[in-house]
Amino acid sequence: MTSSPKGPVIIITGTPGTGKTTHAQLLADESPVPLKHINVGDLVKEKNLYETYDEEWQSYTVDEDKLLDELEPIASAGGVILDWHTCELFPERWADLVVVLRCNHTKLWERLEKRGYPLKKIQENNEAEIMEVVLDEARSSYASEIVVELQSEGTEDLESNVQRIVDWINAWKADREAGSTQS
Ligand SMILES: Nc1ncnc2c1ncn2[C@@H]1O[C@H](COP(=O)(O)OP(=O)(O)OP(=O)(O)O)[C@@H](O)[C@H]1O
Repeated sequence: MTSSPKGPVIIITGTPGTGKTTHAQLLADESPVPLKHINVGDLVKEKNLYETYDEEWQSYTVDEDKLLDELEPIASAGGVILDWHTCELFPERWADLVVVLRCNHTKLWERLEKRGYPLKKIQENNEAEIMEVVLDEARSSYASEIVVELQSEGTEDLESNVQRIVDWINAWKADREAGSTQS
């Protein structure tokens, strides 16, 4: 009796404003296997998985142990998209695919300005995008073959990115089905 393969764990990361949630929502709709979209930032707020809230930076200091305890059963069950602006906290064993979204810093600035972020938060995030902070973090936290960098400037990027990830999921599924029939 082959166990039904649990779905993949896909991490979608990138500087705030690069399009993680937009991609995650569309991917959850288009995926050929059920994928639960976890917006980690929202989860931290909903479940109080933070130590403090910094008014000036409008950001939460996450309680990493509490967050990992909350996410462990979700990630172990598989079939999930983890949408967060950082990824080094997640154990390497969780991830089947790590998508790092990129956006040119001028466009990113416009997006963050539209959100009404304080100027210094826009500047900090913009600088992080220019310095490729999240990309470096992903590359140093996961095997290079599972880290993919995708541009997220316009809606055509969004559609082609999601299609690429759907193609990856289909290949992932075929691999597992082939593996399970051999066992
Ligand atoms: N590929 C894209 N083409 C056009 N607009 C995009 C694209 N990706 C994101 N956007 C727009 O940029 C804004 C930010 O997108 P989104 O909220 O998905 O970013 P995020 O990375 O999840 O941000 P955060 O980490 O702060 O939650 C939204 O207005 C969204 O519509």
